[in-house]
Amino acid sequence: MSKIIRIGTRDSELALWQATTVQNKLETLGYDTILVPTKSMGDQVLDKPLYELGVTGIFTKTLDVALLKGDIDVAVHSMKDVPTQLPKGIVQVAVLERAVTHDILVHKGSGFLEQDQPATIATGSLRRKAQWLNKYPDHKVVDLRGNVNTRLLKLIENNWQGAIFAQAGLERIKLLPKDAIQLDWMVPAPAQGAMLVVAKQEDDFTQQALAHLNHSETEVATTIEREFLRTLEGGCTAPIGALAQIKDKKVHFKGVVFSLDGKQKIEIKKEVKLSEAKNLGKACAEEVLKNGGDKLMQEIRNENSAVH
Ligand SMILES: NCc1[nH]cc(CCC(=O)O)c1CC(=O)O
Repeated sequence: MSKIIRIGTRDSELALWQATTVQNKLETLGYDTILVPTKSMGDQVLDKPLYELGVTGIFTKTLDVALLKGDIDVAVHSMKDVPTQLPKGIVQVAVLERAVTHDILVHKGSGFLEQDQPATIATGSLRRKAQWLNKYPDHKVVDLRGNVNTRLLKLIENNWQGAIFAQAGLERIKLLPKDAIQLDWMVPAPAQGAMLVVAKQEDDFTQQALAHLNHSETEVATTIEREFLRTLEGGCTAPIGALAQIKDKKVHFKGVVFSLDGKQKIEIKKEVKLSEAKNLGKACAEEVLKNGGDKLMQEIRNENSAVH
């Protein structure tokens, strides 16, 4: 094993934790590795909401370029940040075993939830905003950008009641407050809590090395969720959630699309045998499109392009 595997990653604390996890697993298998941290465009432009930047893959593009130029051998990503269509020449080589999938509310006292008082909640995610407003129509949702550490700091500095995070991210960097509230009613982003490793298509050595890290149940579940997203989205960012859970050789799937204001919601739930789950994501998305999702996605596209 003469080749050193160069592991590309963003330089946020969460990204570094994830890349180090991949590095440790490879080292345990006997591979030589080195970490190559890089700043992504998504980390540099912090003064605009993500969806206003008008491009998908803002967190992954810098690493894609480094990969294709030959500066790194693999890139480690939070899988939910990776566009469903990988760039030409880049392939998925491992999905690591998933952590907890759900979102949580970090707050400064949760009394406002029970008393149904007006409140301001921060999130940069269209999916979280729409679901929050669907459940709490009288609340205000404000935009919140930056890596996890930055967002926690902004919550402390601002006069908001709470902010929404993925539990997996806060756990990984050991910043999960004890009193954070699990939002088990909120459908997570497709592939939330999973890490994805990509490499160059022609790099057999690296692909073989990384294949050892793949967790097949997580791969199956995230593939279904991302197929659901890919079939619905048509290249735009929209409030879409999806979760596939595997239990007793069955896949339990839940997918949902909301209008941007959270008022409309089209949901699908399905349970199929694992052996029959191959096209589940696509089939569920097609059913959603038929049940009014088509019109809803068109409305979202129009509203998004009005912002740009
Ligand atoms: N969009 C940022 C992002 N990408 C992955 C995670 C956390 C880890 C994960 O969900 O896999 C986060 C932070 C968050 O959503 O709070």
